[in-house]
Amino acid sequence: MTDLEQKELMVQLGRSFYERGYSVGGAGNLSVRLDENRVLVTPTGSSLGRLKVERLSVLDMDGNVLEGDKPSKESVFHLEMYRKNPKCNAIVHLHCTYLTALSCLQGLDPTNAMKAFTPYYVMRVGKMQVIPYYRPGSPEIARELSERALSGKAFLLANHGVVVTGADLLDASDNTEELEETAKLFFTLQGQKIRYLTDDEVKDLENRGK
Ligand SMILES: O=C(O)[C@@H](O)C(=O)COP(=O)(O)O
Ligand SMILES: [Zn+2]
Repeated sequence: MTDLEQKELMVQLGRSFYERGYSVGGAGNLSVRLDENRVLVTPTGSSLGRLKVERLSVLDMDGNVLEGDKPSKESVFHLEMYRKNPKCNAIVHLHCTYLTALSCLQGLDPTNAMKAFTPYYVMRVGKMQVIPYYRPGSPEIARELSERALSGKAFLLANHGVVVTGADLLDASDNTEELEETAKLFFTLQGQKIRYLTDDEVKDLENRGK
């Protein structure tokens, strides 16, 4: 894809997230690798519903701004994940309602915030590790995500939101939507006896891949 096509896709996905209630106000940020030296990221403070192609930020891998407005304050963790994992080509960070509600619960399993009860959760993301709470934009979030960048596709930031990676922007968006839907089911099922997938059922799905 050309830079312009990536920018247009980012604007379109941001608007779609916003219109469907996945993001509100200025919360959340998106990024995609343009090539091995450059990353496209949403500007800080911008509403995902009102992104403009010409204002999107282009950064080099050291965080220098090459084009556009001042980048997201979370661009430090985005860049860190790209540096660490060559297979990560796009990142979605949202404060979507159900995943953020989940991120506020006490006693989450740090290795996997949601035990699997549907196959698609396993097929798309597998597990969702929990990053302890840090102030948004802090270097500690980047450090924690960097340490885990090779060991998962989805990370819950405690009391904050979710970070999801993908092979491209569409893949990262689809992974995020699947996760949010799973979290919605999780809360819908509260008070009911959930039949979780067994370890063998999870392994079978992991072995088959997507
Ligand atoms: O929660 C926050 O403040 C950030 O993580 C966020 O979601 C929006 O920050 P910017 O991308 O700098 O607007
Ligand atoms: Zn945030």
